[in-house]
Amino acid sequence: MLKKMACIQMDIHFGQPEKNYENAEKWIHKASEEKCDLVILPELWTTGYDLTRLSEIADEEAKQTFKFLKRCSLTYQVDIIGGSIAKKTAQGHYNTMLIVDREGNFIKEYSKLHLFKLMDEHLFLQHGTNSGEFTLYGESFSGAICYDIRFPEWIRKPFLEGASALFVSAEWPKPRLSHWRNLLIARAIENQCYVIACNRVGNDPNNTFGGHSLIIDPWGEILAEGGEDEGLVIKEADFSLVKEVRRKIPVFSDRLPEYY
Ligand SMILES: NC(=O)CCC(=O)C(=O)O
Repeated sequence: MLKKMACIQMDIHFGQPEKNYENAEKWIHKASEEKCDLVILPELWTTGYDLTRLSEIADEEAKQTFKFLKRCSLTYQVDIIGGSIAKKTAQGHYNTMLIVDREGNFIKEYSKLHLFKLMDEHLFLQHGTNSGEFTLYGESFSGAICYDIRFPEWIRKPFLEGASALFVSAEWPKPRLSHWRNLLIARAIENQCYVIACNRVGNDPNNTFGGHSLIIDPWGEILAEGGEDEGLVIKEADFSLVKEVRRKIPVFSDRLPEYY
């Protein structure tokens, strides 16, 4: 099965959701003109890291964003990994990924598990509790949000159950771009899966973000990579390659978990 993937490597207006909805829609439209099947948005794309103003700008129960994603998926006929957004709930604020299919169906919601202290997340956000696993095209996939990719033992779980792609939304700063690239390549090789990873570009008051969104195949080869400007990073993923790689090097059946 061949599916055309697009990372929407966009800039984010700090704390200005309406401008960000408008920009995201522009790029979703462009991806549909390029006949992409699926698009993925970056982390916290509606607000950026404007964490001190979350009570004002976070999306109440993610209602506005879900409505937006549903409308865009139907209008532009694409499946959308809706990056992550700041979600306001009675229990606090979460950094939450939303996924909808091209018929506007809600597929999955998961909240970032590992909060990144270097960007003050632990002061303003609650961590999630569920897995990033979801099903699309009859395939099992998983989502991860930025810092989550540094935890291979958590990322591994859905791949032990047969997942074939990891979708990552990020606001990864430029000074650690080599970590971004190396961690994502390692996650692809060790899990013998596609990695489709979308990072934002531009600046906020505290950081410059690195872009370099990546589409990596199950051999760990980079199929497409963005630069440091806004734009789409597009490539087809052939999910039959996952089975081929796992047949050649049967890492999953060679595991000896009784020793781990
Ligand atoms: N937004 C994030 O989670 C950033 C993670 C990061 O920069 C890292 O080095 O890890």
